[in-house]
Amino acid sequence: MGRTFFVGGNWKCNGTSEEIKKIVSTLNAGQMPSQDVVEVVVSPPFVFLPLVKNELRPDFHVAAQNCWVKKGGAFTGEVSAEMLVNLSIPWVILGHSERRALLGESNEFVGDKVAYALSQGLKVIACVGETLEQRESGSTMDVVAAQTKAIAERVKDWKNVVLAYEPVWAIGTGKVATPAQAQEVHAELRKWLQANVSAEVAASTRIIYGGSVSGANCKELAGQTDVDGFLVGGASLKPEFIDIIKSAEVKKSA
Ligand SMILES: O=C(CO)COP(=O)(O)O
Repeated sequence: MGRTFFVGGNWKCNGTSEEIKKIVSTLNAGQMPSQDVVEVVVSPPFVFLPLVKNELRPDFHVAAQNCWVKKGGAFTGEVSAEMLVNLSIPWVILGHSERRALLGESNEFVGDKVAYALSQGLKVIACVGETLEQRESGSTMDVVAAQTKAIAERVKDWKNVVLAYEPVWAIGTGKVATPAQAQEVHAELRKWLQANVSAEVAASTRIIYGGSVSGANCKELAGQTDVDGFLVGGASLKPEFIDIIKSAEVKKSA
């Protein structure tokens, strides 16, 4: 089953409106592979979503970086899935490790968020990944399986889910996972989906890698069988994001 290469740009809590406009115009001018080769989604902070949605080329899509766990209402400071749908924002990133670690989002809470967002018609980039301590103690697979299980227990239809494997030790550190390390976890995650969800979901779900992806390391990572794309942080704010998008060509010619 074909898994279209997926490249997400997570802009995190960065940018002024001037800087955001500049990034968008760089992307708009980029020569990119067609949509059947690569799906591109960029994720600005909430306040810039309308601006980016209006100015970004139509073959690229936008994602929010979070949304509330259930229907909106008296939840000060939150943004609901319904609001994103109302603004025609198609995607949302959920369970990013920065939110898990800094804001205390548990596996269950992330699972609930994924289920609610999907129920409202959003597509979800769901993030999993182990810390350095967990990797060094040999519990990487247990950690990412438990994170994925909390999602799988709440989600029936995986059609609108992209799973992002983002080892915490590789995020913003310049310490990218080796292609072999990424491939190993991606293959294990696919096996987990096969055993615990279905063979069909395992074959069709995109598992993307995030953590210090750059223009320099993307091609080798993209060449791995079970790496179906990237979730890019720092480099997605720079023109090299275009080179990362182009690494989808590696897959096409594989
Ligand atoms: O957290 C990430 C994407 O969600 C990765 O961030 P960096 O690419 O800056 O390491």
